[in-house]
Amino acid sequence: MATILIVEARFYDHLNDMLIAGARAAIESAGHTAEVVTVPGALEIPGAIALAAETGDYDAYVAIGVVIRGETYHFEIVANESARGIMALTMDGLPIGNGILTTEDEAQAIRRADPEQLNKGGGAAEAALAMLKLRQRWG
Ligand SMILES: Nc1c(NC[C@H](O)[C@H](O)[C@H](O)CO)[nH]c(=O)[nH]c1=O
Ligand SMILES: CC(=O)[C@@H](O)COP(=O)(O)O
Repeated sequence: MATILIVEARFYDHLNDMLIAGARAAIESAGHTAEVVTVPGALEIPGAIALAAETGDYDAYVAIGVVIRGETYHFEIVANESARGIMALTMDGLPIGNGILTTEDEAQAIRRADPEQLNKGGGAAEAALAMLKLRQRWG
């Protein structure tokens, strides 16, 4: 049994709750344990995963968040840099599923967050578990 840390950027409560429900269900239905830690925004997610990895307490990580386009270039910074940070950690060998939605509007985000619709939280958790399996095989 593995312990999976869900690192969520709590920017939109209702969307995060759906993403976490999907991620938790995927982790628990595979027989693993999920813990959740909350950070302010998506830009803090890679740093939080890096800090958590230093503890040695977790086997894999799921990044959860929602970035909805606003009026300025800030959207690109948050969307691209959070993904870049997660990719850098992935290339260091950490098993991470990226469930940070980057959408044009709230309707797109709802469809993707809802476990009964596109269930991107569940998909990110499954990706983390798949990478954990590879790490256990080759790591
Ligand atoms: N606009 C969104 C943010 N912005 C906040 C940043 O992620 C960060 O917390 C801040 O710049 C302080 O370092 N975060 C999201 O998760 N979603 C957004 O839509
Ligand atoms: C991530 C964003 O684009 C948003 O939260 C910021 O909005 P704005 O560009 O209108 O300041």
